Amino acid sequence: MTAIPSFTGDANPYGGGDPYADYRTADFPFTQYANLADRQLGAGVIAANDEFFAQRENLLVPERAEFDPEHFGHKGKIMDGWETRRRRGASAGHPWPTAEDHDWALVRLGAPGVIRGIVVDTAHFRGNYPQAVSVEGTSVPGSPSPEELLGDDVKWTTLVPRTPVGGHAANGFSVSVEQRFTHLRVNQHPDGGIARLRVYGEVVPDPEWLATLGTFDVVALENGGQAEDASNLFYSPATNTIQPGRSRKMDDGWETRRRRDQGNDWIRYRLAAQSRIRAIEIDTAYLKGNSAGWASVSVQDGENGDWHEILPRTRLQPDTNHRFVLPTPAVGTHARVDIYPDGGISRLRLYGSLTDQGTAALTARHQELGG
Ligand SMILES: NC(=O)NC(NC(N)=O)C(=O)[O-]
Repeated sequence: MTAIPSFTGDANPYGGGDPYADYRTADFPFTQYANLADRQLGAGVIAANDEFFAQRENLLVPERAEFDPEHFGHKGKIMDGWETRRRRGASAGHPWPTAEDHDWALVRLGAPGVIRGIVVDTAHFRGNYPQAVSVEGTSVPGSPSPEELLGDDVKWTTLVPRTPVGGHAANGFSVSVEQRFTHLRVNQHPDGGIARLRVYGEVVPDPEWLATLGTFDVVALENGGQAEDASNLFYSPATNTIQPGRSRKMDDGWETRRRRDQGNDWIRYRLAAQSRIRAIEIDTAYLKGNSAGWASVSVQDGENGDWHEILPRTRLQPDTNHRFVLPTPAVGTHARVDIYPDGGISRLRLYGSLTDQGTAALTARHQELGG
């Protein structure tokens, strides 16, 4: 497994200028996966034991944390993160918190899945970040309340053991627990502030839910689709094309750099499981002077299967949703969209159903992962 740099200790007090000038971060080997704690997927920080200085919901804000050195409120410095009060011991003789004292926040993942990496970002928490953090996961079906999640009957699995972290730093942790999780518990030991939380992993949908739906978008991130690879990600990620809902601005979609050759750009996807595709949507919303000029879609059945074109190279209009009904359903486990010559699309939808083989494979994986 790729060694990940760990950060510890204080950051220097803010001395003016760009607050990110001394920010500590690294390239993490798991960021090609989707963020399962993405609000766009429906994630939420549903409870915390304390949020005296700054609200828990800031953890999942998609934009990076900001810092205004002049911004103070009635309780102290306004911080862009989740920050708890300073803990005190029980007496003058022991004014310090105990080793067991810690603060916690409960996070509902937007889509249940297997977690490959977590980033606990302490941006701007220079002298008030947690001394250590730990992260646990559980799988509870339905929509449990915080009280239910805090019940003694809930089994929590350690994803990140209690580990010292650094201030004003992206503290990254690889996770290798082959289980499907629905909720996390993020612990600060003994107290402090965390700016952002990112939870990278693979969505593992509920096969019973998909079977009930019958026809659905088999490449959608929330249904277990995954953007595996792409020709270029210069302006925005390929995963954007399989996010829920329509894009609301240009960088909600996928946009490549301008090509200066005779080639074309593309994205390769893994579907929820082997599927039978009957209809396609390609949306170029908010891509106007840089919309893809043409697009084609192909499918592959099995990672070593041949590619078959199911939508021939077709002219696209800028800022338009295009719908195509396939003359005959197409079966595959992977799909690829080719755009010509470059530019972008905002969304790709592949409507169909799982084949019996696909349903069996997904059911087996769901069971293997403790679903
Ligand atoms: N300067 C501070 O940030 N102090 C306190 N935090 C806030 N947000 O005011 C603290 O206790 O860490």
